[in-house]
Amino acid sequence: MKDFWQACVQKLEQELPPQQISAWIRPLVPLAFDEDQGVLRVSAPNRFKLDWVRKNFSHQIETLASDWFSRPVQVAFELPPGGSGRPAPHVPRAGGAAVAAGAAVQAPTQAVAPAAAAAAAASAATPPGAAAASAAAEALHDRSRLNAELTFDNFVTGKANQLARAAALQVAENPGVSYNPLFLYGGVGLGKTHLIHAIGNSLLASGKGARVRYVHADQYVSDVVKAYQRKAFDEFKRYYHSLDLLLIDDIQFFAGKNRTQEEFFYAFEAMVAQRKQIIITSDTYPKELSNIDSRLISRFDSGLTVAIEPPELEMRVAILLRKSENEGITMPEEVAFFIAKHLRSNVRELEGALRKVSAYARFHGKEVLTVDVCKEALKDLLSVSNGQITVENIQKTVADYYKIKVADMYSRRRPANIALPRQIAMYLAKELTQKSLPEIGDLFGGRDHTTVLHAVRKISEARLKQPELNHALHVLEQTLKG
Ligand SMILES: Nc1ncnc2c1ncn2[C@@H]1O[C@H](COP(=O)(O)OP(=O)(O)OP(=O)(O)O)[C@@H](O)[C@H]1O
Repeated sequence: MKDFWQACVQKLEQELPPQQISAWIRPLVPLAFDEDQGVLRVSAPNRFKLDWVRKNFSHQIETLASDWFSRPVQVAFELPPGGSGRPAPHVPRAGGAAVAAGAAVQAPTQAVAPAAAAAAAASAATPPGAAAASAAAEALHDRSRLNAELTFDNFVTGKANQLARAAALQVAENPGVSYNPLFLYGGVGLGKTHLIHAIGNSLLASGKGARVRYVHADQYVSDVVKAYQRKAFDEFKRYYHSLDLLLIDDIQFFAGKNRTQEEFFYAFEAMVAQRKQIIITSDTYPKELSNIDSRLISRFDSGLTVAIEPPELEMRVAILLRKSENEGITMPEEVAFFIAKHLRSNVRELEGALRKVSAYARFHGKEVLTVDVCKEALKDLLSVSNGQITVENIQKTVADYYKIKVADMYSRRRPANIALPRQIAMYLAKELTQKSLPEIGDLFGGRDHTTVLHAVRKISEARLKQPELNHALHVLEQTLKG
């Protein structure tokens, strides 16, 4: 069991970014393997982490366990026996209404869980003093959905992001009074999410007991839908309007969601009027957002709008050196320069390269990272940057052809005008690159390999029957092959 867990974590380390490993995988504790039932029991430190790992990692862990034990294995996540998952007492809200914090955690509309109530719950349930204060802080942190690993300290600064970072620091120090809203925009993988988590973490760390909430726009949309189904809009409103800092990521996903936009408009007005801070990220600047109500767009533009640009060479080198140091990898500067010169698009890509290089070096017993080791380890990535067809190329070409955003290739949205181009891009990725189905799934926003397989089959069959589709595919193939 112990051996399995060690091997499992090692394997996951090769597949996931280090932040995900330390935030989600390391806190897990394997409890037991039930031979009769084929059930692996694993404990997660709290309800939030439990829900998250169950949703995002159970499939990977089950596959590894099934391989290891040579039989189908199911993973059962549970809270630790003592229960630091904090069962929920009913706590009176400031306004008098009683809200069950724990119920809110289980309920899909967990958005209605008031952070203040959680903090009050924690302090009410623990003896006074330092323990109570730290439990309250922990509760606030859990409710905030912030990733504690994303901080200002480990955010590398350069020309490309210095303005954004300065604005973020300013807002973290004076929330609600300097720039409201703060609107950060830029391409994929450039650090927008990192920066807004850093603001939230910094405000929480200041110990003012602020109610902070990070929410991805997609999650907000689904919270609105749930509130709608449950006729729980009052509760929904009360929760969002009660926050001190709302961090909302990838607002472009509000496009065409009228009810969501309306709710967000009210939350926005209420929060700004009370000098509560709102921070928004997007893949483009406000006026360029499509299918978003113009009154919202003008609100977005009413504070400070700052771009994050792709990092320049020196910054890419600095990022590689810093990240390798954090991972305990010794990377000579010439190696960092070599990688940075070849991989130019974004920080996420650099992180991926670093992971590949270190996994390759470990596997082949290379103790010193050299340019040659990197060339070998990054063969695929480097050929891509030398003009070969890449999944990124395909996504961009297909998005341009169908006049949708590249971001829609990774998004969870499923309207037909997006779903079909996305499936076409997956099909072309399988046809024109060496990537495996799981790798393609990852590059399309972490989708399962079965989704990719379904797309590949569907498009190959459809092109035989639909001349128009066949033509479109032909044009795309020619464009990509140059
Ligand atoms: N300046 C930086 N210093 C250190 N790490 C960074 C920096 N910028 C980005 N990263 C890291 O790169 C990865 C991608 O960044 P992030 O998720 O914040 O991008 P994003 O702009 O939100 O992209 P998307 O639009 O795809 O959501 C993260 O792991 C983040 O920690």
